[in-house]
Amino acid sequence: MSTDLKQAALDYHAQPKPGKIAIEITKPTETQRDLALAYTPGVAEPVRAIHQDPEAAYRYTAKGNLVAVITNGTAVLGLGDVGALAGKPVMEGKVVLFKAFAGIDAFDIEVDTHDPDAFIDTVALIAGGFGGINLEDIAAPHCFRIEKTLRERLDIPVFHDDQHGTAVIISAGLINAVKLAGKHLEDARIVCLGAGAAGLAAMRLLVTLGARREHILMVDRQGVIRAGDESVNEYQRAFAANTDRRTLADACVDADVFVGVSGPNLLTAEMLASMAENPVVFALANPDPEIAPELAQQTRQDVIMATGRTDYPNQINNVLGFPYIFRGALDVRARTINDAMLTAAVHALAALAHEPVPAAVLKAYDLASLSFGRDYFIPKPFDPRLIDVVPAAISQAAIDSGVARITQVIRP
Ligand SMILES: NC(=O)C1=CN([C@@H]2O[C@H](COP(=O)(O)OP(=O)(O)OC[C@H]3O[C@@H](n4cnc5c(N)ncnc54)[C@H](OP(=O)(O)O)[C@@H]3O)[C@@H](O)[C@H]2O)C=CC1
Ligand SMILES: CC(=O)C(=O)O
Ligand SMILES: [Mg+2]
Repeated sequence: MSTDLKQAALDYHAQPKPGKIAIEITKPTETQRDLALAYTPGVAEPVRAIHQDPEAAYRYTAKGNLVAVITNGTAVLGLGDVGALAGKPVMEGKVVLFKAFAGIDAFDIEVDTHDPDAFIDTVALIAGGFGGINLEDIAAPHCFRIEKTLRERLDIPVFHDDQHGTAVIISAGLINAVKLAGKHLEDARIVCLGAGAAGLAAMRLLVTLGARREHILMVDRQGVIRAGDESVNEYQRAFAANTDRRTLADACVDADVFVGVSGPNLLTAEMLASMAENPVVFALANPDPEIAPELAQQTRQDVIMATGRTDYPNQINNVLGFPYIFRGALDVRARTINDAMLTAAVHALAALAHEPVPAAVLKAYDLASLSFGRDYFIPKPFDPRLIDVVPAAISQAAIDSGVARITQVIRP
């Protein structure tokens, strides 16, 4: 990142008010009567209604359109365990995106603990006031137990964005990128660098979409995750491969796809050079990808490339997922976000990239034209059609799979 952009980012966060969010009041608060309604004595009436019937909270409070963005700061972007407070700018950023792209109100909550049980209890105890819980930037492997336990304890959607949001966008992008490469997902040999939250969830979803588990090599700091390897954790075991390839360099030879959800500058030019023709490279570590797009292009003219960043073509980033997935879930008061809903989002996003691009997108990105191809195989975050297409697919999948509380969309 240039020094200019770094300073601009600090100024953006500091001026004119510190931070990126504030609270908005939705009711009149001008007169004695307004106060008597908003506060005591009037407020006692919705209290009594909710005491009698907790579902009334959707009618009388902000719950139905309110999401908690919760972190412990252990895997903030690709910056690692920077702590709960240092994660706050990212959490405020997610709150901004919930509101800007999907009209969802969100609070950021930073829970300062490394103890997964303390974290789970904290979230479970505050969850009732929210319509959904978006877990963010919680490192593997704790993130898996945290999400599973909270899903069992709560009757609102609990969604670890780095797992499932990322998995949805990777899958949508890969369906299209593999086609552009003239290949099929079922045949593609996939290397995934980073066997944590994003990597494991993405590979699991890709397998449900047709990728072959035996074609996937997962790689972490120890190298290729191999059957019989003692250091493999229970979540990685399903992807432990029977192979004599040991290093990332070994894994990349003749691979069709590289998915990086690890850290900066880990894929070398030599590794990329050893991949099969039309290599698909999703270098998704933030803010610095596994290989710089400039180096990738210099190395291979046939590379089909995406990053997680806004300033390059093909942004594979969960910003395309969580606002719309929650919108669709909240609209039908879904109890959870299940695989059917994730799959619906994948197909909606992949299909949208084939449609003509609206003028609003060209304007936002200062482009004269854009159409499906190597430089555009995933919709842009500023695409105004996303809010129509993705939530509708999610709501319908929630209704069809029986997890919606209401079967007619009510947008709070
Ligand atoms: N574009 C997008 O939308 C998204 C991008 N990401 C990016 O993906 C990365 C991982 O995020 P997440 O899965 O949530 O984090 P996790 O901490 O859950 O997982 C990170 C994984 O990457 C591995 N890893 C880290 N550094 C290296 C390295 N030098 N060599 C090999 N493996 C390494 C870790 O291994 P170990 O446990 O041994 O450290 C771990 O398995 C981040 O950079 C993040 O920004 C994440 C979500 C969304
Ligand atoms: C985009 C995102 O959620 C991450 O990099 O962690
Ligand atoms: Mg994240």
